[in-house]
Amino acid sequence: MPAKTGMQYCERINAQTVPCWYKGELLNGKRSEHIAFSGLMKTQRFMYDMQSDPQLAERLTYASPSDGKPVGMSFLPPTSSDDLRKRREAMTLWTQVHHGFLGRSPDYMNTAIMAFYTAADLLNELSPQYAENLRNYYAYCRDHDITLSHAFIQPHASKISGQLDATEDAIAAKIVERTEEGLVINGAFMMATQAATSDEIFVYPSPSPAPFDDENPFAFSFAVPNDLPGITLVCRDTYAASSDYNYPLSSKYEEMDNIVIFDHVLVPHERIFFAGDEQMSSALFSASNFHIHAGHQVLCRYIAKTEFVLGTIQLLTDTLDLKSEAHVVEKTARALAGLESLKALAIAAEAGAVPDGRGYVLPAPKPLMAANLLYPRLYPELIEILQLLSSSGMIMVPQEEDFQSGAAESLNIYLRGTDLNSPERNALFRLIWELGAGSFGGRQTQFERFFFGNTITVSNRLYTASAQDQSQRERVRQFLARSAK
Ligand SMILES: Cc1cc2nc3c(=O)[nH]c(=O)nc-3n(C[C@H](O)[C@H](O)[C@H](O)COP(=O)(O)OP(=O)(O)OC[C@H]3O[C@@H](n4cnc5c(N)ncnc54)[C@H](O)[C@@H]3O)c2cc1C
Repeated sequence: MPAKTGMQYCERINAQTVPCWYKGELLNGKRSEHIAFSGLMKTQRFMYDMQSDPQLAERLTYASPSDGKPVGMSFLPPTSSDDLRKRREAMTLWTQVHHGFLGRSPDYMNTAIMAFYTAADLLNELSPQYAENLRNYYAYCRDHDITLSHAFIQPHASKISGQLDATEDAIAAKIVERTEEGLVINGAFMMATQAATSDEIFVYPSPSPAPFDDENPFAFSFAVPNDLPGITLVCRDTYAASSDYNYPLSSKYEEMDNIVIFDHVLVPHERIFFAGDEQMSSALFSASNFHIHAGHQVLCRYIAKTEFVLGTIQLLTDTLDLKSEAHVVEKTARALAGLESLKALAIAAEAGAVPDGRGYVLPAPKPLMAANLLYPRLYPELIEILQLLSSSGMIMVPQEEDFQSGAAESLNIYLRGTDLNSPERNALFRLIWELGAGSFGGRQTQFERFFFGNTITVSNRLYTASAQDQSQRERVRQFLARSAK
């Protein structure tokens, strides 16, 4: 099957049988009709349909090496700078639909599984079967346009229990049995965004050390369909609502996060990429260049999101007639500088592309790592600009219904903007409220702060990548040597 349509995407998710808890009840019925998922699924349905739009198909798909049928461009393993450009253009087309608010837009995980595929050879060290499994799984995802979520992070209590508790009830997910059919996994994962709106889940925990075992039961990676027996999802409260006017963002882009519980789940051998080897866990992660390939997709998203928030700041200052205020100029320029920096980093990443040593091409790592370090600070700063400029306006935001009520006449007089009528100005302020004060916006800020790891982890990537570089030290050494003469 080639790149799927929006209808096929919805049909597959609606057919799932995985138990999924929401507000104390097990969901039944079509997920595409449930308020917690319907807006997002409609958005992704549109995105998948773009793949077969004659105007866009050439930019969003390429011919599968298995049968020549069109498959999603974000599955393409780049072997040239031109491939990186094609990937960026396709990913950017999808960002024009979600404006960077989908952290798990399907191209993110398409890119992730592509990245791991590029390093599949490494698994031969443990078993050629593992390498074959990973290659086959990548081809399966590409040729069936599988929508994936991922679970890397374990519940916080597992950080202690994983190290101390060798028994089966350790909180960190672990291998509890090896059978002829596969591995039995027990435990939970803290967070899988969009698990309930994906076909399958890719699991790759950062393993707790297991100093007393020959084989580390916490070290493994696999991918399984969501509705394998023993898997259960638990949702948080939804931030979505149906009214597009009242909730312009969450009505379209609310990505549900799930706790994923594995209760003695039998993972078939052919879906296991490695097991038991702690060193392979970090070696494959690093050889795959996951953070770099994914970072390329993420930077496209950062740019789209910054453009959207900047546009919101500009419309706000227009309608408040604040354009020439000195503090507005300073704040807007800060947002503009942020956007230009991100765009420059994207150009630098592609211009500085390097071979990965395995026959593929990698965007230059350091500009992408720099973007990952800058954005967790830049995004909250952009949101703070909106909060500071909109002040009480972002709080006093009547709903659509009020403009059809007896209060409409007054609202039409008193809520006018400089260049917008009252319902238009109120729509803008409701958008600002969702970004800066609502629960949807709160999650977005937290997402940007943490999704690629905490600040220390993210800093460490750039620091380590630069550790061997002596050029700046050498410049200062030469300067000091000349000064001493
Ligand atoms: C909205 C959202 C969606 C997410 N979606 C997914 C998903 O789909 N799949 C997935 O696998 N994960 C997901 N995550 C998890 C994300 O990857 C983690 O939040 C991130 O890796 C940080 O891990 P943590 O939450 O365990 O926090 P920690 O890393 O434990 O950080 C918590 C605090 O401890 C501090 N800290 C941590 N280590 C150190 C140290 N060595 N020294 C000093 N201080 C330290 C940090 O600075 C921070 O203040 C999501 C997170 C969010 C917020």
